[in-house]
Amino acid sequence: MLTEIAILFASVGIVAVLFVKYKYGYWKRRNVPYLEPTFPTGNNTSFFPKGIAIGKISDYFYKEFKARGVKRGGVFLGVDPSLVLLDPEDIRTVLVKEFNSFVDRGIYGTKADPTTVHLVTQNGQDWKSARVKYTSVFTSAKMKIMYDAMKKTITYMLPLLDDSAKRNLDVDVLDTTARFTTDSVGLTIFGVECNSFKDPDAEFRNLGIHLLEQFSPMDRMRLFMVIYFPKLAAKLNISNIQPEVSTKFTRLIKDTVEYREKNNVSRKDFLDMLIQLKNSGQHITLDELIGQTFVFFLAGFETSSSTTTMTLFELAENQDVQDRLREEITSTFEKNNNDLSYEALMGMKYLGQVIDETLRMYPPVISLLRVCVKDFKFPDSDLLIEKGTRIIIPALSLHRDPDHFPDPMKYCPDRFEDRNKKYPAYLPFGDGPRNCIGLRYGLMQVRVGLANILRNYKVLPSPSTKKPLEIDPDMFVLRPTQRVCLKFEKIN
Ligand code: HEM
Repeated sequence: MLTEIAILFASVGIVAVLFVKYKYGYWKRRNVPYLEPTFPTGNNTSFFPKGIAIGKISDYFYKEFKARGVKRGGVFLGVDPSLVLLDPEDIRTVLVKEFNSFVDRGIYGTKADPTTVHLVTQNGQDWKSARVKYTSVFTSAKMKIMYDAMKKTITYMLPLLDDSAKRNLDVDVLDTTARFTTDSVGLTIFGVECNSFKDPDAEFRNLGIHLLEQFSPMDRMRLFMVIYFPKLAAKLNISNIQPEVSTKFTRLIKDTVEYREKNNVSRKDFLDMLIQLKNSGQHITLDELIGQTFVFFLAGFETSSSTTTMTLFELAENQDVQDRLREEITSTFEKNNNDLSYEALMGMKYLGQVIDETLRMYPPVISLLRVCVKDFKFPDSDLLIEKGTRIIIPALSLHRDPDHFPDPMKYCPDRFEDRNKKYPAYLPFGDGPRNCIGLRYGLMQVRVGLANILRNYKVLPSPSTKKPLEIDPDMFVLRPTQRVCLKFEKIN
């Protein structure tokens, strides 16, 4: 009996090894330059990633293939093949021209947890219908409606900056700006005062911290499964969101929707627009509302706080840029009787250039992803990209490639002086029909934050922040490995 069991195990082992070997031969069989993988992570160096997609590892892929002088290269995530694109023309083909062959993003979601099913993770027709529905929530007219609430939340931040300036204390900028964006998202999306500055235990801020920074060993195991064995994870209904986060968020949304519907409460926020969509005959279930508001919450606070933080960091290092920007901000406030309208805020040209330059050096979404949904061939190649192949577009690497942006580590907003010029290798919001739906909202939030901070404070480096900043290799969004601390000096 023991011998039979041993033979069984050995046979299963041999079949598994042969299967993995066969899978890892995929790019070699197709004569595509590739990086040698190792089981079980393939070419990913991060065994337990902190998030739902790949991040800085795509920069390593880019540099390896660039050094070999090729424009497409094969890698493996787990045992599944992915094609890395380096050429902006190829990238445009995938994102824009031949979008119908690359509709999906291939990021995991499971109906077992509604917080994981939303625009970022939806596929095919589900994504198309959702995208049409939710586009109406992000128009300029809707942004104007939310602008006043956003302006109000920035004032919550100023007492903390005043106090730190008075006592010459370091400000942890990422945490501080995340409190602002959490308050702003809370009020504009859910109509909730989050009190992230007044209350150190504010529920929404804690949810944000938990979501991006706190992973138990069990959470890491789940993420491991989802990233490297997504099909098995889906069969087992494994969620990639920490269970405490999804339970709390689901309860918050359910309670708010029920309260509003019961008491006929209407506010000028996203949730209200979504409830109106739901009641206007559009088919929106409560689970769908939970998923979409969850992604608006996550994307709404993290990307904008990261962009504001990295801008302040660079402005502290580049005082000439900071002075020039402050001149524009101060004169715009003066021309508008110290109360900026939405148009005046969005009309500041140099502020736009500064944000564009930050998004070039520090794009919050490090790599873009697509999945081939129909067999495809690039016009200049016989290589058949098979349905199911994942496409990796290393945005951070393109933004820092001297062939596309000379002297790439120099912070130089003048690169974006000509506002009509197109930059094929510049992808901070992605491109094509599946680009960032929240672009206007995100830019408005970053502009509100920077205009109000720089009008009131001079920002200076702090000796406690080590330079250059390193990017956390395990995160799927751009996060420095250390806290970004700066000094703030009050301007009278
Ligand atoms: C500075 C701020 C932001 C940046 C840099 C940013 C960047 C991005 C990028 C690079 C993508 C992927 C695009 C692609 O694959 O082609 C994306 C997608 C997305 N973003 Fe943003 N984002 C920002 C703010 C926001 C905000 C504020 C929201 C919502 C309130 C949001 C919601 C989304 C959603 C839902 C998607 C998925 C769209 C789809 O697949 O249809 N983003 N974002």
